[in-house]
Formats: sequence, C-alpha cells, structure tokens
Amino acid sequence: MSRIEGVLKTLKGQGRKALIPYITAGDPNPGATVDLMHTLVEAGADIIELGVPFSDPMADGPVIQLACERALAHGTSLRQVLAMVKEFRAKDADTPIVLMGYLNPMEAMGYEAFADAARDSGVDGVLTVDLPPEEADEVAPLFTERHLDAIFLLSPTTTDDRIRAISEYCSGYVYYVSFKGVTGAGKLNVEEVASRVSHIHELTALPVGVGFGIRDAETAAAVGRVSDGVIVGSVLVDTIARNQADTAQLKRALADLLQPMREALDSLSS
Ligand SMILES: O=P(O)(O)OC[C@@H](O)[C@@H](O)c1c[nH]c2ccccc12
Repeated sequence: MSRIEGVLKTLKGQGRKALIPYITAGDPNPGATVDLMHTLVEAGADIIELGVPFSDPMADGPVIQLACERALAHGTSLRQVLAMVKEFRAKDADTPIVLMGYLNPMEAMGYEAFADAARDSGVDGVLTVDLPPEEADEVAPLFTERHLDAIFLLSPTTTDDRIRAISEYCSGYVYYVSFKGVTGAGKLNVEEVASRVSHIHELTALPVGVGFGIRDAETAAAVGRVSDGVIVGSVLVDTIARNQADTAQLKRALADLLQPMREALDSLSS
C-alpha cells in the first residue's frame, strides 16, 4: 500500500477527511520551502501538494502564476524541487508528497529519469496537469511501476467513459476540479460538487479529493462533507505573497488559515 493510500485509508476508518494544501516549491524563495512544508503538517495537513514552478502554467490563475514567477526568478529547477522533498523526508517520514506540475520540465528530464529521481527523493505521487489522455496510459505506468501514485484531474465536463478509463491507471486518489476555469477563482457550487462527486464514487473505487475555490473553514467543511478530502491552493499562496518579507509571520499566517480548516473538517466526524 502506498503512503497516500495508507493515509487516506486511516482517515476513512476514522470518519475523517483529508486536508491537502498546495504550495509552489521555491516560493517565496527556495530556502523557505521545506520549512513551510513542515509548518503545513504542524497545522494539520494530511498530504502536501508541492507545485513544480513552470513558466507557462496555463491552468493557474494570477496568484499561482506569480508564485511560479517568484520561484523561477530564484532559479528553482525540478532537480531542486526533488532535493527539497528529500530534505523534507529527512524529518518527516509519514506525510505523503504529491508533486504537481506541467509536462515540460518532466519531459526535459526524461520521464523515466524523473520517475526514478522522484521515487529516490521520497515523492509519493505525481499529478501532471497537462498530460494528454492519449499519453496518460503510457506515462502513468512509469510512475506506478516505481510505486508512485499517478493522480489525475477530473473536471465537471469529464465523461463517464473517460472517468472509468482514468480510474484504470490512476491510483491514490482522483482530483475533482470543482469548476471549469483556472485556480484561484471563487465560483464554488457545493450542491453541484456534491452530485458530481457522488456520481464519480459510483464509477471508481478511488477516494475523491476536491479542489478549486476552497478558501476558508466554511468552504472546506462544505466540500469535505461530500468528498474524501479538500485541496487548498491559492488562498495559501496569496498568504505567502503577502508575508514574504517575514518568515515567522508567514508561518503563523499559514497556520492561522489551515488550523480552522482542520478543525472544521474534523468536526464533521463528531
Ligand atoms: O487555488 P485553489 O482554487 O485553492 O485550487 C487548488 C489548486 O490551486 C491546486 O491544486 C493547483 C495548483 N495548480 C494547479 C493546476 C491544475 C489543477 C490544480 C492546481
């Protein structure tokens, strides 16, 4: 069983929901990332989604685009991101890490070399935002052969056939994108998410995490009620942008955002 499956299974057994924060590696600077990852765990994260900065992140809104720019301005490379995961692992052997990124940097390294390096660094799963469906069943096995979970996005317009096909080569969890658009927008419709997620649960046995538009304890709880976990990105990344000058303050601000979400999610099970 992978570390991701293990964590999700334990949570399920406890009637709890996964809290999955996203940050961009190298933002606000490469030296800060590992420390921020530990801060996220202390504040209640179950799994960390670590973004690989990319120059043309087409699925991302302005907040995460700027985070990519900050990280790239410091020269953050895919190899450095993997080194950050390795450094994180030296102190935290339990929290799963999902690398989230665009194909280009992985392709440049070579998928196999990347998959080897990811495994050796202590990465648990890989989510490739722009992997075309036709190539997914070739690339995903490179990850799963190395016991890395291959995680895929489902959107409000994904057809049933496609959901079934994706769940064949996906492992760990599927990521349901709560609305069409880019990251950081705020058009979450909880009823619609609830009905889509319950439909997805009929088509796949995998846990379903939901992201896009979760910004506070209230939205986290509303989405947690109808899914297996929530992914929170832009609101955290925006907090990093606003507090980049003062690390201690930044860590407090991130914890102040995440802790109430953790409490709200856990109050669903009691
Ligand atoms: O930013 P939001 O609305 O909180 O949504 C999470 C999202 O940012 C994160 O999972 C993510 C970052 N980059 C992405 C690209 C595609 C899909 C998802 C993502």
